[in-house]
Amino acid sequence: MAIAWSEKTSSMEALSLSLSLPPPVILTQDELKKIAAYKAAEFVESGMVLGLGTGSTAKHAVDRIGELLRQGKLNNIIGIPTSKQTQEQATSLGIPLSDLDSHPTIDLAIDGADEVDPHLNLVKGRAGSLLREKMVEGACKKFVCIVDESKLVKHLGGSGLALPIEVVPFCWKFNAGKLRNLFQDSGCVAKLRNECKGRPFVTDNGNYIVELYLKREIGDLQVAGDAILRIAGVVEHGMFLDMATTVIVAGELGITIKNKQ
Ligand SMILES: O=C(CO)[C@H](O)[C@H](O)COP(=O)(O)O
Repeated sequence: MAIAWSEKTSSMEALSLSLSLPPPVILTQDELKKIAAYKAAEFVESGMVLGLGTGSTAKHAVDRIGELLRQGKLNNIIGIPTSKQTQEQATSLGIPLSDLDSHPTIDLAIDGADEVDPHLNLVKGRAGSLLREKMVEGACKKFVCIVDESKLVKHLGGSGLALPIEVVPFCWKFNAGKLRNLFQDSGCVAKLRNECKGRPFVTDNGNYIVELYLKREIGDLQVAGDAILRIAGVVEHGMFLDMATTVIVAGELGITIKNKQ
């Protein structure tokens, strides 16, 4: 459902833009991310246990939740962060935090994505937090994904960005080879994600990320995901299949809210 200008205006208010100004013609990608994040914060109610996502879009949502708590518009929130980075941000904002051990059921999680397909399947993990994100978002009653419209793809892998796979560091090249072989029909190239100067990127869990670049569409996503997870030493993959209950897309023409059928 495309939401018209009035809906977009209310998000603009949330961004504290003056209504007396004419609407800006072009919004930056970060402004669109912020609009989606602020809209998602409207789903938050006092007393909720909240999954707090990771990345530049989720960061806006966490900021907004912190602001609403400070203003007394929300209270009694418990946040479950999906990364050390989000944990630090939420702590600095005074959001009370806990974990899945103490709160195995989460009311609502809000997080970004790298790709969203027409069935609301996602690719996540460019910030490297896919394992904790999948654990937290897999434990929530409602998962609201927030994106700007550039993240919409016809099929997963369609943006040309890599599909991230978290692997144990032990013999990662061996596993990168296994992953490449699994997707050889899709023209797969497998590369280790580097932090800088050839130093591997290390996840919050002490693992590496192998990035799969696929030239052709993956057939059955569930079958592909299961095959990836059967490789010993693979910890998790970045496809979030059938997990998002709602996707909020902010674009130049307004906000679109897509709900799982
Ligand atoms: O999955 C993620 C982190 O692991 C992020 O949510 C995803 O990469 C989107 O990031 P951004 O909001 O910065 O575009």
